[in-house]
Amino acid sequence: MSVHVSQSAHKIQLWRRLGSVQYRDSSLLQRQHLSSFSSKADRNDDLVTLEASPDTGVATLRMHRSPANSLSMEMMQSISGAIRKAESDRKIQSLILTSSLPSGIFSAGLELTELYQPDLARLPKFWESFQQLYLDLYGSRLSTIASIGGPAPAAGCMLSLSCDYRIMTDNPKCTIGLNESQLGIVAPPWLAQQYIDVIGNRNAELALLLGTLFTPQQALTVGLVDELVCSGDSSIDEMAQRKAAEFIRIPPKARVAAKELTRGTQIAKLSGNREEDTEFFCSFVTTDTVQKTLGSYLEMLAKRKK
Ligand SMILES: CC/C=C\C/C=C\C/C=C\C/C=C/C(=O)SCCNC(=O)CCNC(=O)[C@H](O)C(C)(C)COP(=O)(O)OP(=O)(O)OC[C@H]1O[C@@H](n2cnc3c(N)ncnc32)[C@H](O)[C@@H]1OP(=O)(O)O
Repeated sequence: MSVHVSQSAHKIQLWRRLGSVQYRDSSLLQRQHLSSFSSKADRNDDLVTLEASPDTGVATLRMHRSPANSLSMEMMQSISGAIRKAESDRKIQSLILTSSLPSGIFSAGLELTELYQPDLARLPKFWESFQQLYLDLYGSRLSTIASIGGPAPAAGCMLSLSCDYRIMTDNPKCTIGLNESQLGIVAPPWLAQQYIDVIGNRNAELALLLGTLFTPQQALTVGLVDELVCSGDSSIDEMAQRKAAEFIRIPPKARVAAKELTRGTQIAKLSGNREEDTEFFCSFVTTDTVQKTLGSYLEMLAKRKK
C-alpha cells in the first residue's frame, strides 16, 4: 500500500512538472472559436462575501463569480476560505450558502475552461481545491443550509449535497443534478457516494447514467432537496434563516457528533486517497475522447446561447 501511494505521489509530481509542456493533441491545439470560454485564472478577492451575525449565530456565504458562479480554482479556494473563516468564529453555528448573482444561478459547476484544454501545471491544484472544498463543506462543524435560487448542475449540485439541508426555488427552469455523463465525464466516487446517500442507490444509478437534471418538483420527490419555495418568493432567505435557527437549537456537540456518524467514513476515505484521486482525474480528463466531448459540449452551450 505504501509503495502504491509513493508511486502515485511521484506521478502527481510529474503532472506538476508537465506544466511547462504544451498540450500535445494537435486537434485540440486548433482552438475552436469559443470566445466566451477563454478565461482561466481570476482574482481571489471578490468572488464571495461572508456576512456573519454573532447575534443569531448564522453566517451567510454569498457566491458572486459572474456570470454563473462556475468553480474556478480561485473560486473554490475562496469558498473554502470563507467556510474556514466562519468556523473560526466560535459564535457562529450555522452557515447559509447562497448565490447573489442577479440571474439567481446557484452554481454552474466546475469552470469548464479548467477542464477543456487545461493548463497542466494547474490541473492537479485545481482538483485538489475541489477535493478541499468538499472536505471543508461536507465536514464542517457548522450546520449548513443551501439556499438554491437557480440552476445547480454537477459540482453546483455537489455544493448543495455537502450541506445539511437544501431549500430550492420552485421554478422548472432551475434544475439540479449530477449531469456529468452528458459532458462525457463522470463524477468522482466521493461525489457519487453523496448522491447515493441522499437519493438512494437506484435513483442515483439511473440519474448518474443519464446525467439527469431534476426539476425542483422532481428533486423534492427523490429527496435531492428538502423543501421548495414558490418561484419569485423572496422568502427563501427567511426559510433558510428559520432552518438555521432550528439547527442551532440542538446542542452543538451532539449536532457535530451526529454529522460525524453519517459523514466521517467518506471524509476519511477521500482524505487518505487524495493523490490517487487527483492522478486519476488528471489522466482521465486529458484523454482525447474526454477533451473532444468537452469541446462539443462547450460549442453546444455557446450555440444554445445564440
Ligand atoms: C476521480 C475523478 C475522475 C474523473 C472525474 C472527471 C471529471 C470531473 C467530474 C465531475 C465533477 C464535476 C464536474 C462539473 O461540474 S462540469 C460542469 C458542468 N456544468 C454544466 O454542465 C452547466 C453548463 N451551464 C449551463 O447549463 C447553463 O449555463 C446554466 C443552466 C448554468 C445557466 O443557464 P443560463 O441560460 O441562465 O445561462 P447561460 O447563458 O447558459 O450561461 C451564462 C454564462 O455562464 C457561462 N457558463 C455556464 N456554465 C459554465 C461553466 N460550467 N463553466 C464556465 N462558464 C460557464 C456561459 O458560457 C455564459 O457565459 P457568457 O456567454 O460569457 O455570458
